Amino acid sequence: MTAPLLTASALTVGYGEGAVCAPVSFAVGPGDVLALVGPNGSGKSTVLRSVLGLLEPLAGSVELDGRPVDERRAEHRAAVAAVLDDDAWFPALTTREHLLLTASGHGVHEPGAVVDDALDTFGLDRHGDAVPTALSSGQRRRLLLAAAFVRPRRLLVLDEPEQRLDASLRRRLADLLRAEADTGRAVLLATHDPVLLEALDAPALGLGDEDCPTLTPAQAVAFMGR
Ligand SMILES: Nc1ncnc2c1ncn2[C@@H]1O[C@H](COP(=O)(O)OP(=O)(O)OP(=O)(O)O)[C@@H](O)[C@H]1O
Repeated sequence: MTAPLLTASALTVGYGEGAVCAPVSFAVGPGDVLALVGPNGSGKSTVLRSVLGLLEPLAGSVELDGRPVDERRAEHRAAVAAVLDDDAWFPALTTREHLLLTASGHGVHEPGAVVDDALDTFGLDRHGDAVPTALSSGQRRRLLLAAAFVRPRRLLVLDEPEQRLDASLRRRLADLLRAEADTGRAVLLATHDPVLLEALDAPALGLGDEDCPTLTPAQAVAFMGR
């Protein structure tokens, strides 16, 4: 069995005044996709923030390669690509410049070719010279996703990647995430999209107050509809 890349054990998360959901335990290894599902406010983003080392757990642990996560470590930054809820970009850089900066900063060989590929994949090829304020909100979301795909990564963490994407890219998202897993990467995502979940055919963790069950894809879709 392949050693897990990311392991959460009785991970309890919150913002200082008690947990936002029951403790979660899971492991994600190379080739795995795991979805976090649950209603608004059930704790998906909070779990992802703790997994990324951005929020100290209230209890339990989360480890990357067997060591407590620490986003300041170079090994962590080299391994983990994440797209959260926040819109973060440099206002004076074009789409292409953003992606080149990200790829080059992470030491990608021939970043120009990688960036061209990502612009094409995310339907931004006609917007390579636009600054973020000249993009639509969905195009800016595409830019943030593309930035995760132009850098080296062993674990991809996405918070509701379907947000603001049109139907066409939503459909392609499942293929992109499956391809991640097929190339030996791990994917952890939070989602509200049953279509994406079904297309991914991946297990899920249902976040709740009492417990957080591991769900099959079909159970996860039912859980989302509760
Ligand atoms: N910065 C914060 N400080 C205090 N409480 C917060 C903070 N961010 C979120 N919360 C609270 O934590 C709980 C879980 O929020 P979280 O964003 O993790 O939920 P979620 O499952 O991602 O929701 P959604 O589906 O709406 O994105 C909510 O009750 C929310 O009000």
